[in-house]
Amino acid sequence: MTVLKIGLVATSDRASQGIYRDQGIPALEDWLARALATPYQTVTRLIADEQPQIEAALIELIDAQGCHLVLTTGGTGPAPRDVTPDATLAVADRVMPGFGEQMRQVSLHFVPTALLSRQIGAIRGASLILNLPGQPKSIKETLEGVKDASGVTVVPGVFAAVPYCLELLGAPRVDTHPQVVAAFRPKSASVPKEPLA
Ligand SMILES: Nc1ncnc2c1ncn2[C@@H]1O[C@H](COP(=O)(O)OP(=O)(O)OP(=O)(O)O)[C@@H](O)[C@H]1O
Ligand SMILES: Nc1nc2c(c(=O)[nH]1)N[C@H]1C(S)=C(S)[C@@H](COP(=O)(O)O)O[C@H]1N2
Repeated sequence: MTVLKIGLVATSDRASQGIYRDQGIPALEDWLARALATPYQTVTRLIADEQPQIEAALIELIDAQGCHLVLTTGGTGPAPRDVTPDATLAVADRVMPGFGEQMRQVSLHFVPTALLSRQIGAIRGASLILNLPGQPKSIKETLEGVKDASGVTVVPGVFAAVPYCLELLGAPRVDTHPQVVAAFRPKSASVPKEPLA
């Protein structure tokens, strides 16, 4: 049985030079451990904000390592060295605009500067790439969404749509813990397809 493989990429000049400790990959690992109910493996990369290096990492994770999903963190803003969305676009076959739109929508509930993120979702081959902002707290915020004081989801995070998206791309089935994030699948998705007469 194929196990879901997830690439985790932190792009940070200072963390990659050891000026501060990388918190991006640990935050991604922690969130996935809380959210996913089905088995998965991760492959991690910590790199500088250099477009050729980011492109090479994305290509390697998808084409050589076989990652079904790649989550990046960092480098999505307007500063000259923020180039993660540009690297993602350069290696992508198709853009999935809804992911960027929804992440900015969710993030506006946390920070007014949410609209400064150029984060995108894109497909390379049969793999999904999602850019998350660099602030480690934004990983939970964008993936999980906005909840009220009693834990009820008010604005869904983008991960609610990831399992069905991955399924449409031919990846293994992903189940989530609904108290963290409830994966949504259209009812028609669970109806077995009738063979054509
Ligand atoms: N991998 C990381 N680990 C810990 N904190 C991070 C990381 N990446 C980003 N941050 C924090 O989030 C902020 C915004 O992230 P952004 O990607 O814009 O980084 P930056 O300001 O260009 O700096 P750098 O690339 O040196 O991390 C950073 O200034 C830093 O405080
Ligand atoms: N959920 C969430 N989204 C967020 C933020 C945040 O703290 N939480 N920070 C914003 C800020 S301040 C910036 S500049 C942009 C780009 O951030 P990046 O360059 O760290 O990727 O993301 C925005 N999106």
